[in-house]
Amino acid sequence: MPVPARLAPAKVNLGLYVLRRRPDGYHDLSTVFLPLGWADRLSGRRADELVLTTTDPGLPTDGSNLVVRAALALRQWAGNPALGAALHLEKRVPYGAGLGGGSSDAAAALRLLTGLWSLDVPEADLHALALGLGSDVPFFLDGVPAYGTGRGEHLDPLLDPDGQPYRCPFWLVVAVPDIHVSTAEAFASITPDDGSRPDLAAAVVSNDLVRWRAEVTNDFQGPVEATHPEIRAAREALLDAGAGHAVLSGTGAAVVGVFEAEDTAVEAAEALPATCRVWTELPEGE
Ligand SMILES: C[C@@](CO)(OP(=O)(O)O)[C@H](O)COP(=O)(O)OP(=O)(O)OC[C@H]1O[C@@H](n2ccc(N)nc2=O)[C@H](O)[C@@H]1O
Ligand SMILES: Nc1ncnc2c1ncn2[C@@H]1O[C@H](COP(=O)(O)OP(=O)(O)O)[C@@H](O)[C@H]1O
Repeated sequence: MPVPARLAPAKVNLGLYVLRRRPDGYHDLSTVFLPLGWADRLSGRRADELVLTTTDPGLPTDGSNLVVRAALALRQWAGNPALGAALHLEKRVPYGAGLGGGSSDAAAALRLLTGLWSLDVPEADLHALALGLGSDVPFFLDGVPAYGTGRGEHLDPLLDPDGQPYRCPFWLVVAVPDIHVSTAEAFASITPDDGSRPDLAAAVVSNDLVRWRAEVTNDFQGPVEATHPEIRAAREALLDAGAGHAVLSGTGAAVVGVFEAEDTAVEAAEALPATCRVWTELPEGE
């Protein structure tokens, strides 16, 4: 039975605090995940073997690709090594950029193959499989705005003060300088801060840009920009062009500029250095 292709959206982190290093080597975080309309697309059909093709010649298609890793993990869960699929990934989101594209592909593969292989996987098992693939992967199983803690896998839907799912009212311009930041190295380069940190979820849903500037911050931004001045330049270009706020996403190199007006956002996107990939996210409903 054919299953529909799945979009694998990117995310930005609206704020990211690194609270403490854990005995297992990971760090406890506090972050707000916001899905974007910028997305990869994963399609697939049943086949005798497990094969991945992709539009991006720079990406491996072997067991190091998160799509293949997801498929192998699900096949192992099912206990049926005969399960096969021909998968095709249209890669559109820059990777290794703090946008979680690879993690999102992995979550899309878990969902797509659950359908394709007609597996009845409890959500808790799917969540555990996702976390086994990466700290960011559980968020992408549902991909709705969420407040993340733990490694990022404890997820609470982000709700506005009326208890409704949060809708970001701003224009977001995402600038991705052509630089790769290693996630593991970025974690190794910072000192966690477990002190009294602001309530990030409350800060975001306030939609108060004064508060966003003070509280919707990213602990990686200082150290990462010190090593990569091109990232600071992109963020400052967004601010110079009129962003009410601009902040690093994840461990970078993507930065997100927050705009109250469409024309300022469009002009800012056009003014970014030609070396940046750029995405403009409309407020929901626009
Ligand atoms: C920092 C974040 C924020 O959303 O995003 P990116 O910048 O990668 O997009 C994520 O926590 C990244 O998640 P993900 O990319 O899935 O990381 P993983 O594969 O689980 O871990 C890669 C490495 O990062 C470090 N790591 C990751 C997550 C975490 N909570 N603590 C850590 O210390 C560990 O050194 C780990 O070996
Ligand atoms: N399907 C995939 N798409 C993108 N990257 C992948 C994929 N599979 C494995 N990777 C590897 O995972 C790394 C992290 O990718 P990604 O999740 O997009 O970035 P980030 O963790 O910075 O948000 C990439 O640098 C790449 O080496």
